[in-house]
Amino acid sequence: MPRADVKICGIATAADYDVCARAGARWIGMVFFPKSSRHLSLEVAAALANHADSYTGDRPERVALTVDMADDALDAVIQASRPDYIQLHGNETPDRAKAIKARFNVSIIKALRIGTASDLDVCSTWDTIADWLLLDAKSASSDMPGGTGHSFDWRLLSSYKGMSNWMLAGGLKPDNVTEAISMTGARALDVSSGVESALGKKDHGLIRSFIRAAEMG
Ligand SMILES: O=C(O)c1ccccc1N[C@@H]1O[C@H](COP(=O)(O)O)[C@@H](O)[C@H]1O
Repeated sequence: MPRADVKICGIATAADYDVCARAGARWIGMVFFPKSSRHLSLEVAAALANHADSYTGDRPERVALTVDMADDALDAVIQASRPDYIQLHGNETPDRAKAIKARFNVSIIKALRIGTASDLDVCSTWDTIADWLLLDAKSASSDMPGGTGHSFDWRLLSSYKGMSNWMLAGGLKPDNVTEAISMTGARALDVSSGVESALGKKDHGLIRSFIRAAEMG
């Protein structure tokens, strides 16, 4: 079984970054959403970006996670965190994503919430706009559109033939990585709660175990 690449979302400290980089994460995510316990201030984000830039050689790409963010706030987030990708985790439309891409010259990860097979129908409309799709569970909370540790029915993806760049998210943890890959064929995985010891606190042992499991497939 080939390996899956990993995005560790919601890092908060330089030590979190170091563990992700050394364990081989392909992406790290910084959350800019004040209702989340993983929300970063611009100051912390800038310090993390400087820390990341001090690495030479291979290092994870940076993702700034936002939810229906307006241009002024996006501008500040991009200046502070200097991301490779903006993750759009709200109700952004394809036109909004196109405008963000054009204005800020960043790649786009678009999160789509999957509850039933018909939720996958919209994927094709993103084919030429999103660099990656992120297929996440539908959140039961109106306050938190993601990062709640809930998964969706992975059987919905068994015959998914959408764009080639997509990652699976929602309720992943070291113990279910192998099953998730074999049921869905995902070549990329995104995780937050499943590698935490408490809300917003990344567990370095769980990060290593998650990435190791993804490498084994
Ligand atoms: O992580 C957050 O706090 C968050 C806030 C708002 C929108 C999305 C968020 N996280 C994303 O959701 C996936 C799945 O999370 P989990 O593994 O089920 O906890 C996460 O990887 C982020 O991309």
